[in-house]
Amino acid sequence: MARQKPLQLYRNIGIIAHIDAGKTTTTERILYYTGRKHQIVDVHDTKEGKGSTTTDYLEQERKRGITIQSAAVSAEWKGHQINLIDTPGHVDFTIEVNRSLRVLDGAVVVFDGVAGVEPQTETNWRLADQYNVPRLCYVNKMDRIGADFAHCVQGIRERLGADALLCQVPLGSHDEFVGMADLVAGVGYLWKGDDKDSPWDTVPLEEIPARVDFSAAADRQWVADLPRLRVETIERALEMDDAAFEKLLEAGDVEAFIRGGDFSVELLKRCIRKGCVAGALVPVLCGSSYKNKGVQQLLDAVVDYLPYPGENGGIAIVDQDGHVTGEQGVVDDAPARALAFKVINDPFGTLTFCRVYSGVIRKGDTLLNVTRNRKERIGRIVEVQASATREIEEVRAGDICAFVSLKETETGDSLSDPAHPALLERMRFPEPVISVSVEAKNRNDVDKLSTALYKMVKADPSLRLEVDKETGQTVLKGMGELHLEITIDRMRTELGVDAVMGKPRVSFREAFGQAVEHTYTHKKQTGGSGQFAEVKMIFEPGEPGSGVVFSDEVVGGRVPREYIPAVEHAVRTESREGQVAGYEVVDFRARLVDGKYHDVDSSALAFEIATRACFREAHRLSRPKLLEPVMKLEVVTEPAYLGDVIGDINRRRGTVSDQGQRGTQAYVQGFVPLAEMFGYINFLRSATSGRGTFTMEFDHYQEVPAGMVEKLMEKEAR
Ligand SMILES: Nc1nc2c(ncn2[C@@H]2O[C@H](COP(=O)(O)OP(=O)(O)OP(=O)(O)O)[C@@H](O)[C@H]2O)c(=O)[nH]1
Repeated sequence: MARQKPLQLYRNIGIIAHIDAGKTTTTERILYYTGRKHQIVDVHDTKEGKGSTTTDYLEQERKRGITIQSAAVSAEWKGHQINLIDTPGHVDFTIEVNRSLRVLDGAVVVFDGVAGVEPQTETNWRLADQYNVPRLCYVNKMDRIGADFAHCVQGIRERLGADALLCQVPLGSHDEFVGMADLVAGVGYLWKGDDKDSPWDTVPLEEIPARVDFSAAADRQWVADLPRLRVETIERALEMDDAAFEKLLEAGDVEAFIRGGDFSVELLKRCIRKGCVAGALVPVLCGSSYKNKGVQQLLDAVVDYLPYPGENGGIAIVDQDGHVTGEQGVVDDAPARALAFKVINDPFGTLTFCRVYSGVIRKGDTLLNVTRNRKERIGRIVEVQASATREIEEVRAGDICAFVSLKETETGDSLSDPAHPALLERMRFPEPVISVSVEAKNRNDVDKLSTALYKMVKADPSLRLEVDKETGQTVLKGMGELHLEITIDRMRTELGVDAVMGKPRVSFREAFGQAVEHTYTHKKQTGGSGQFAEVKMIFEPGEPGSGVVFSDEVVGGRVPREYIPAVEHAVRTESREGQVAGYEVVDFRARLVDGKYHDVDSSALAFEIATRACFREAHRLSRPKLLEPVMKLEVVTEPAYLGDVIGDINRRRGTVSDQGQRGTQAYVQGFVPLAEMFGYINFLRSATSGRGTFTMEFDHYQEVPAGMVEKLMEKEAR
């Protein structure tokens, strides 16, 4: 079957926000205005047994609709299909945002008009930069007391470094927030009420001063500035298109250009779209989702300015080492290729959410999971929708869908037509920085626990599962205390397995302190045949994030080629346990420069043993370092408590990088070692009479100061 709706009419977007900025409210309003709302209510009604005339089977399908909705929903707006992919706000889930961004074509960044740019918005903004995702900024909550559009726009420009293009300006704020000026269309919208279906008057820009009157001087100033702001917006937008800009230059200025007849709102929109898709500028909108103002205009902007699938390029094709080898565009007429970006377990099986980049995938097809080199048969395919699940026969380039009960595929994996395999660039996942031991609450649940943990890890690539060699305990690693707690909680609610966690521990690392050249000879004579191998190696510390790099620099066959893989393998496995305290050794270069062998007694095993010993001794000789994760912290509190909070950061071996005032609240930002941050919430509550809040996320690894190593290790052992 051919494509029914042209690709140009699709938008795969995410809503990005700091917690409480209003993502949920905005999404709900979007679903309401796109006509999906009553269907969601249907789902809840049936869940509670009201008015259900469906069979059990359908009942289950409806419940599954709710699961799907937690990952993505689709809505129709003016003939366009908008797929909204979920991106949670909490810092411990940067990973979720990360994996969604990989498959998004555009994003709406929601700001709280009072708080302005908040830390998580900043983090997610940088991620969106990494993935080149075009964005719109929506300044929400303009009806709140203290809402300050200017402050928010300034934050977008200065803290996020974005070229913010004012497309809308609020008319009034707080309880006088009555409408907005649309600088693109050159009109104002004045709402007649706060209800969802309240109509509005559309008036020419020039009439606005006569229609509104505000008590706040700042609000009056915005109205007075409207003509100037519109000119600025038009000028900046036309710069995005050479032909349009030339015409503007010919005309002399914006007013003459408009009078001259070459100007149209459509032309302006095309220029803004061009700039937005290229990431050169970011349109700024405003509204109050809660008071039902601005959401329809936001939807218009999504359609007008954010790219359709493939408009902004496709996805990189990489080799096994992650080096880019090509690009996969979004095309129908090509071998099938898709990327899995989310896996959810629900009581009816596994749902694997995929973004299709090229070709068509049909029910019953067999694809290759290129990441794992395993065949995967496509059973049922479900469409992402806000209402009950709808099975579909096929999905095509640009689509987002869920495959039911895939066996092999994990988040980040590539699926391809087996005849044309390609590895699509996966998301970059941060390394876990914290670990806890996990045990089944009930002794009979031991087996169930390991299956459940396996499922959780499969669905969330920022989790790791390990077995502690010394204690034999199962260890779960993640991004933060909350991340691990929520994982354990989800295991209970989603998979029915109760588990208890041990004390959280920091994931330390180790590094070479300096370059070392070292030779090790392994020689053993036991009766008949012996073992012999000698390696001479140079170990050098590398840049943070450079990983383990091995190079074979042996000349003249002094170590036969067939033994080189054994040497590399030994370096990699031995580096999992360093000589300071048994933590993974990271970021170094291992150069095999010379060696000796024996015709009869040498073997891969002998070289492996020699290399392992060489590594251990060299690491010890290099004055090895212990590295600890350092977190970026932001605390927001009433100004009276700021001094105590800063004093405490210093006591925790932290440093303050910035402090200041936002509205009535004071904030401080800094860096603090994770090892000092357990239970921070309790400190903050008592120090600020329960009024302070904080966000924290991993920033970098840093050497533990010499005097602290033993102290920390003692603390760990307890
Ligand atoms: N005054 C006002 N309140 C709003 C507005 N939008 C959302 N809120 C309120 O702000 C709070 C947080 O809104 P949510 O929509 O749940 O925010 P969220 O970003 O989804 O929050 P998380 O799900 O926790 O990340 C709720 O109490 C909302 O009612 C708005 O436009 N004006």
